Amino acid sequence: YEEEEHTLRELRIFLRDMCKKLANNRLFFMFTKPVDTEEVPDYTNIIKQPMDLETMMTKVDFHRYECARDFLNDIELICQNALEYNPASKHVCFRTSADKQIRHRACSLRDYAYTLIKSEMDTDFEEKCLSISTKR
Ligand SMILES: Cc1noc(C)c1-c1cc(NS(=O)(=O)c2ccccc2)cc(C(=O)O)c1
Repeated sequence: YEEEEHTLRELRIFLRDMCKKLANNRLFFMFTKPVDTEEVPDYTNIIKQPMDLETMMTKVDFHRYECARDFLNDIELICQNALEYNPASKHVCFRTSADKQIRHRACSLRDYAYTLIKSEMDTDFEEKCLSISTKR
């Protein structure tokens, strides 16, 4: 059991480092905080499960992630929300403006997070986390 706690502690240290790396990349600035409903009043009408990197950092501290897959699911949520709220289908004038840029950045965030985790995490470490996660 002590061994499991040690593994989850290592995972939290790793995921905090991932959060920091993503949040420090100025490309992803608009994903670092919850979307401000003052700035974007209709946001919560469209997006039912908001997510951002600061919230993810808090979730790490609250032991809400037991494996990298759960962490990547929230990255995926940030990306899907941005694509959903800023769709390509909006009136033609938005196609070339901030909407297009945020869609590109959302996709870069997802690809960058997957690549970073794949390159920095041992597969057997993730398997250990998954086995703990499924047992609990
Ligand atoms: C994210 C997001 N999803 O839909 C939209 C639309 C955005 C989004 C929201 C904001 N303004 S904000 O006050 O909610 C904010 C500022 C700084 C960090 C996080 C949020 C700015 C931008 C932008 O492109 O600069 C984009």
